[in-house]
Amino acid sequence: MLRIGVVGCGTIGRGICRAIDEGVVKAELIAVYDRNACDAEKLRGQFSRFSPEFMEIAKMVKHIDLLVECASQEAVHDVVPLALTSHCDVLILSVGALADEGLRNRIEELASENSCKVYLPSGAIAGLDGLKSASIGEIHSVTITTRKPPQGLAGSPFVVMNNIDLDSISDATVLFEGPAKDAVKAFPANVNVAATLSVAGIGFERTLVRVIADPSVTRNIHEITVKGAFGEFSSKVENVPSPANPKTSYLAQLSAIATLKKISSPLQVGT
Ligand SMILES: NC(=O)C1=CN([C@@H]2O[C@H](COP(=O)(O)OP(=O)(O)OC[C@H]3O[C@@H](n4cnc5c(N)ncnc54)[C@H](O)[C@@H]3O)[C@@H](O)[C@H]2O)C=CC1
Ligand SMILES: O=C([O-])CC(=O)C(=O)O
Repeated sequence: MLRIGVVGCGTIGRGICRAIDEGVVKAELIAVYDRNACDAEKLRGQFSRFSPEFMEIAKMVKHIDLLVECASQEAVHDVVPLALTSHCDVLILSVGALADEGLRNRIEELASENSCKVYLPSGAIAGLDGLKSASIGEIHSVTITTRKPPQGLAGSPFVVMNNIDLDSISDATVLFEGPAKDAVKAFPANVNVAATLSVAGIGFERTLVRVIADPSVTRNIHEITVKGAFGEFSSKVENVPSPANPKTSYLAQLSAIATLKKISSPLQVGT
């Protein structure tokens, strides 16, 4: 059975661990790690089938087949190359880290040299299947508009560096418009989905991102438009935010669980 280690015991990490423990994903939960050891310790006691050990990454990678990163972009730099070098597959949630071309190339090279897979779940968006098919032909444009309640954008480098008072926003306000490579640095905990779109489609320079703070919404809304030789499509997801972390949509967690389910199942459905 697939042996999994989870790095990041926050909103998504907890959901993934629960899904493994409940048998939704046919795998063994071997180890967990969080830089906040208290969060990891609290989580460890919550399972009925598994008793994952709290393990530093260097030890974890010796005991698992697949490392799940659901921590932060910084963690991708620290743990993913190490996991691949140790012949572990990886599933990455903090996909924005891959805007760093050096890191992206290194991850691809290490995965290839060590015969490992790197999985990027769809996250809180719909339409990656269509984009992947369409990108076999010519793509003209990919845009994503992300609309969140202002407090869902709190703490992002863009908001902090520009001294934006989110409480004073009374109408929908476009805070950012630009390429995905800049968007994922400006809003590292909000637009990882734009990074996943970039990897699946036309890259971080050409994928365009608009971030709107909108006090009239209670959901995290992602609208995607893709145009190309195939024609065009749009998708819109109105996501329920996770109660524990309003920046993160519930669908993001479900998407990671669905990817793990696919990995651990003989049946593969969809593009
Ligand atoms: N790909 C996608 O579509 C989506 C990606 N995300 C990203 O997934 C990641 C997890 O999201 P949530 O669970 O909502 O976040 P969270 O903030 O609830 O939990 C993150 C946990 O990771 C830990 N952590 C952070 N950096 C770490 C490091 N360097 N080493 C070890 N532990 C570390 C924190 O202490 C925290 O317990 C975030 O980076 C988030 O931005 C979130 C939503 C959608
Ligand atoms: O969960 C969401 O709505 C999307 C998100 O935070 C991200 O992609 O980083």
